[in-house]
Amino acid sequence: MKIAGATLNQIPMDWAGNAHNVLQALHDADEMGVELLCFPELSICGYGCEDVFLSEWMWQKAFKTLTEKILPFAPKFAFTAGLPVKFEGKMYNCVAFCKNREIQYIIPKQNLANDGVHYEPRWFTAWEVGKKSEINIKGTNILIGDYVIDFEEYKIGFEICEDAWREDRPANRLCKRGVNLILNPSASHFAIDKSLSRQDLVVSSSQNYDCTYIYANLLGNEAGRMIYDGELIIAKNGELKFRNELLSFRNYQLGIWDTQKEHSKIAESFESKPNQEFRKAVSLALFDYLRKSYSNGFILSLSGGADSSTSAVLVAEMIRLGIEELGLEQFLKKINKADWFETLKTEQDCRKTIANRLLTTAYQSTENSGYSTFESAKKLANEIGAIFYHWNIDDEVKGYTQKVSENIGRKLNWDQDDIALQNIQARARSPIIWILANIKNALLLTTSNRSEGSVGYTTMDGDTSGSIAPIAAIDKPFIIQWLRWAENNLGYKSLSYVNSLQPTAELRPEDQAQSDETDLMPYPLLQKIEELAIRERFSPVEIYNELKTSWEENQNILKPSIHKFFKLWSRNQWKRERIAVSFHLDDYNVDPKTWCRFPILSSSFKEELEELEKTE
Ligand SMILES: Nc1ncnc2c1ncn2[C@@H]1O[C@H](COP(=O)(O)OP(=O)(O)OC[C@H]2O[C@@H]([n+]3cccc(C(=O)O)c3)[C@H](O)[C@@H]2O)[C@@H](O)[C@H]1O
Ligand SMILES: Nc1ncnc2c1ncn2[C@@H]1O[C@H](COP(=O)(O)OP(=O)(O)OP(=O)(O)O)[C@@H](O)[C@H]1O
Ligand SMILES: NC(=O)CC[C@H](N)C(=O)O
Repeated sequence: MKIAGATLNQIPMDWAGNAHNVLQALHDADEMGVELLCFPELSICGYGCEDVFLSEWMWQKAFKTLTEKILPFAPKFAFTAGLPVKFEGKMYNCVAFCKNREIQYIIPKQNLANDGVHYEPRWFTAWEVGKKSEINIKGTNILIGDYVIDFEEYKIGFEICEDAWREDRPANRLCKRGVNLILNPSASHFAIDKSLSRQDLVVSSSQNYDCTYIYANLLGNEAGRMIYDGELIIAKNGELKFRNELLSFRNYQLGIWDTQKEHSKIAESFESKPNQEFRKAVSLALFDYLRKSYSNGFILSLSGGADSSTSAVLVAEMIRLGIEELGLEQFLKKINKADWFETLKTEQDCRKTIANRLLTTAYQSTENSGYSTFESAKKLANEIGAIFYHWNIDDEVKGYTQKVSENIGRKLNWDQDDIALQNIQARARSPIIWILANIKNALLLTTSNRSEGSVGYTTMDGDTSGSIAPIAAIDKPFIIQWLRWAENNLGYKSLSYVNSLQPTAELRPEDQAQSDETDLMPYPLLQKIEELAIRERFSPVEIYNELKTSWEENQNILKPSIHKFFKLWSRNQWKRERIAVSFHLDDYNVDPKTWCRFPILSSSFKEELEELEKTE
């Protein structure tokens, strides 16, 4: 028998599009003789519907989509699809088990995801273990609850995503009820290196519960922030039987395993490659964001420094990976540019032409900009094929500062007005670059990274200004090493320029030799403190105790750096509240709309920092 999982790239409440993807996957599976197929969690409506889950009409629409738009046109074999269902006044996150074009069972989730980026209890109620009932929806009675399902030689049980990540999980009980096949429809967000833990979970579950385990995750940037890897994993009795290529640019993928071919080749295990994962995940996230927002491309203020160069390379990689996987015609169709195909199809390598149409960059110099950053920006834009403009913004900066000087009765100067004079340069770059975004109806990329976000080392409405922030969830040390890797492994020779530069805002006069690390602290230390403070939730003293041995030679900067981090972290929560839409990439991030909430006004760790000062 052929059993399968399918991954889907859905859009919240795109009823027709989502149903279309489901039906296409079902028909492909039918052609290949599949008899049972598991789709991901909440696959009919999308996982990221947010507070729309609270609306009465929404779950009914999802039900209607399944019963009227999918089932009448579906093959007759068994499949499972995810949707919300309201029962006895409460909303449940459910899976519908369908066969012969009918819903035979509805199985609700027992453990809701409520950590990190997940907020499920806001919308759903957890189903009581063992509760079995019946629901009448539009005149049809359907079994709802903690059922196991007889299917051919299998007894099927369900774990819906988070269900499997808990110690007290359904599988503990399902195996005692004779279940030998567990289906896991998931919406498990991407984080670098996380796929290995999913594989371990599936393989060890199949061993511990003496069963076949099918895991199907959502795919792509579904709703803006979260990216799904699109895993399809099948394991039996501790052996990995199938796993697919992750982070696909397709609308759906199938993962099929023939149970008769017991001893067929065991699937390749997942190998952790953080640089590749980062490259693929952000490229896919940009691709989905571009096409789902019907935008015409990206605009980027390209300084030649690490952050904006990374953003430019990621757009180029989006084009490369998209064409490699989909082919030119499909790639263009998916980004709503099918009309480009006729002229591009004869080009030997049309990637540069596409980059020229999709990515517009501008170097916006001031009197404090260096020639090396200009060279770095220009060379990279040329290598990628992006449009590259260069203009000087000193007139705009002078216009603003002169007006203020005339009114306050003194000239602004670096001794008294350092922050104001820095920020006006960053801010003067924003209105002009937005003109390009508006002319083209394109997305303005903002280049903040997580290290800058933590300490607010960025000018509000200056370099923070933009539509999306593709690298806001990753730290600066990662970016610096990634660019070196990209130079050597992705063939961007021009990155040798940026890879020889020291990170600098270039906002102060050259003789002040500004660098990020002298303004802040060494980036590796900032990263370590951030990890302990934010991910591990340590206090200032706990961080000091943790680091004082490993940072022994830097004792003189350790305490002041911890102090500085907590002060800047607290003062700049309001900036993080206003960060452009960003993708979740690492196992934690500082975006208050996904992973990390913190008060906008607080004591700024006053007593905790006093304690730090007293600590030996
Ligand atoms: N709690 C609160 N809620 C709401 N607003 C609050 C606030 N506290 C201060 N503010 C406001 O924030 C303002 C200060 O914020 P802001 O104007 O952004 O400026 P600020 O954070 O003081 O300075 C920007 C820093 O970022 C650095 N920077 C800027 C640009 C680029 C780069 C680079 O790496 O390339 C680095 C620059 O060197 C400087 O150290 C205050 O004037 C006040 O209006
Ligand atoms: N001369 C410039 N021309 C165009 N954009 C600039 C210029 N200087 C700064 N910017 C914009 O401001 C952003 C913030 O600057 P920041 O210094 O943090 O990043 P970076 O220059 O890309 O990298 P690095 O910090 O490693 O120098 C840049 O990424 C870029 O978008
Ligand atoms: N949708 C879910 O239940 C996801 C939760 C789970 N902890 C994961 O990250 O995969």
